[in-house]
Amino acid sequence: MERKNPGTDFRLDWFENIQVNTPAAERRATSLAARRSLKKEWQAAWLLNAVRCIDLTTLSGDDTPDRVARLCAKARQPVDAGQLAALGVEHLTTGAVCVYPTMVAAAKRALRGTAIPVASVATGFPAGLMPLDLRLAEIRYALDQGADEIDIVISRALVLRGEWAALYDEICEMREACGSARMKAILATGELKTLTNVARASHVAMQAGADFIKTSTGKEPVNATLPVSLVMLRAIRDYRDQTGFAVGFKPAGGLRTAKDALNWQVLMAEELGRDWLRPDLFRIGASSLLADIERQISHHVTGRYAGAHRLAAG
Ligand SMILES: O=C[C@H](O)COP(=O)(O)O
Repeated sequence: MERKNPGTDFRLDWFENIQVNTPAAERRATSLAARRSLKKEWQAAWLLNAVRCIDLTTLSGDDTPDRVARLCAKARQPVDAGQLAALGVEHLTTGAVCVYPTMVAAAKRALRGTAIPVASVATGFPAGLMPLDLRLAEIRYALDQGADEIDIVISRALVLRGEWAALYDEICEMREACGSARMKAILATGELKTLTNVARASHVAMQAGADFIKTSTGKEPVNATLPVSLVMLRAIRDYRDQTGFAVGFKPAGGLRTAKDALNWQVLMAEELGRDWLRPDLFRIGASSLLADIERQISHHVTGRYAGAHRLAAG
């Protein structure tokens, strides 16, 4: 995967005056969900688009190579071939598979012969509370195992203390360690206290060269929300205006329903435009979302809901 964002010098002046109006962001997010009126016939197409943007994820303490292999089989064929054909689509895979570093080799094996990238979390996921040299070594280990993309976690303490230059330097080192691999920076927004911090951390990560900014690890008490996503998308828009570079967005954690997949895509389309709704600029990090999307697609095609046993686990 080629890099898309070369980053910039550290530019505090580009974000130090940002103050997010939280009630306004919340109102905007609420009105979005309420105003959504996607025509039924378009919903299946939007759901298929969500599937091609999913980073199909397993990040559990009891992960095994066998579980990862099953996940990869699902990534290769996320939707029943007959139903896909009924919708006029020949071939569909998820955007990537996302695993722990020690599972990368198993994922690469299981995805051989496909173009599906393997993303690895790294840098002491989920908390990031490890010495920097070990966090960087973990990136190199994951790449050595064959990872195509690296999902790093940022140091929340640097955000909470407002140490923006130190945060920038740290992410630059991670960017360097990632080499040509796509780097997604997880902000862990549920631990950043304010939306203003979310906006500023988004800018720092992009200036340091993140190719994607990602909301959450899935392990924080609060993970992806629409208001947080709105703030991150506006930061992406500002950065595009400031530099001309398009940075991707990855909401992750707690997205479980087809309705979530639609809501986030509508938000993307309204804030950044439909051009952003493709796997090199939009990913959804999710472990169980696919099951509900399959259910809704099946309903769209057959007119009824399939029994749970007919839908493979994600
Ligand atoms: O990056 C992906 C998240 O860890 C997945 O979270 P989830 O299990 O809530 O879908």
